[in-house]
Amino acid sequence: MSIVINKPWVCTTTWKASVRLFSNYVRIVEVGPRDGLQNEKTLVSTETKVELINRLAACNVPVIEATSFVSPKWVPQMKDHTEVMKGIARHSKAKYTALTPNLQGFEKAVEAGVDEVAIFGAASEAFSKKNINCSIKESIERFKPVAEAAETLSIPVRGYVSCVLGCPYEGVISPSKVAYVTEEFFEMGCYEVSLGDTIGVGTAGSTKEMLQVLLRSFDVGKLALHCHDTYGQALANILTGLDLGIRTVDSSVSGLGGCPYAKGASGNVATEDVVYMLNGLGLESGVDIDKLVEVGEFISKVLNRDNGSKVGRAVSVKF
Ligand SMILES: CC(C)(COP(=O)([O-])OP(=O)([O-])OC[C@H]1O[C@@H](n2cnc3c(N)ncnc32)[C@H](O)[C@@H]1OP(=O)([O-])[O-])[C@@H](O)C(=O)NCCC(=O)NCCSC(=O)C[C@@](C)(O)CC(=O)[O-]
Repeated sequence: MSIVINKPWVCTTTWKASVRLFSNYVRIVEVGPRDGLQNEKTLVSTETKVELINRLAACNVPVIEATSFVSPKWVPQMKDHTEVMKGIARHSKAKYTALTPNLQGFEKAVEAGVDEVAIFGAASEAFSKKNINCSIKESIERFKPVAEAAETLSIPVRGYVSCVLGCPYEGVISPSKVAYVTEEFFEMGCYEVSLGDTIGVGTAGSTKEMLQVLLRSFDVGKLALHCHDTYGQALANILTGLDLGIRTVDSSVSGLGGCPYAKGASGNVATEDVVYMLNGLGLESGVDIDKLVEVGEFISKVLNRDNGSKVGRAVSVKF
């Protein structure tokens, strides 16, 4: 089978081999409206959130994490979750998801009309305590009823594991801890587990090592990468994952965000930068990069912040 690579100057022999082995399609999970906006110091209006989500859907982004049904005492930025979900003009091809830390959040999310939900744990005990106020084991017990309720309603559940390459409180995290939580999530019925480099400390080397351990036990098609770009390594780490067969990548338009419980962590890798890299590799995401750059400019202006996407900045100066 011959593969058409539209940018031959980036297509190495390794790439040709990996593209042949794995699908040409990479699914983008846009987390900007949730992971991005949960970290904004000033509250973003519901109208802006809804407009951002609608604009992202118009770029053909297949999955949009729209909000989270967490405690407003913990993350007040997401307290308008129901209004956001109900305000969206549903795009027929987009799926709208939300974080649900417990049954209380799950029930509200279902009522608000989410297509799927995500539970979120951590490979680090300290981070688990700071983020969701319980140990890893307790969190798994708390997620089980969410997964059961979701199964009854045929709502897909995604699992997040935070701190897969390092923790702001514990430092280096061993891949076996990541594998433990991942396994629990799959046993609970998660269709996919997203591996979060929450503070962006990972490198291509540590990403490869961690993934190689996980791939001994789990199907690559059920794993996603969620890389923050604090140390500027996110694209390299994603490329490493793609080479190993990862085909779902989380990202955030204009690199919005951070994590309220990981001080100093910068936003996710920018969606524009990921799509640009995928285009250069001849991999398809279906996302309209020109429209996406406009969305990145739009939200950066509204939030009065620098556009965190290098591609976005480079293209915008040409406008
Ligand atoms: C998990 C809890 C709720 C435990 O928080 P808790 O305080 O231990 O919970 P609780 O059960 O004792 O309840 C305390 C109060 O919160 C209320 N409550 C309880 N649950 C809910 C709910 N769902 N919705 C609304 N209210 C809720 C509950 O009703 C009660 O209200 P009160 O009686 O005091 O008036 C809390 O710690 C929490 O909400 N944490 C969320 C933190 C968060 O959102 N972090 C950011 C997202 S994770 C992330 O960004 C990482 C990720 C996913 O992107 C991947 C990566 O980058 O690594």
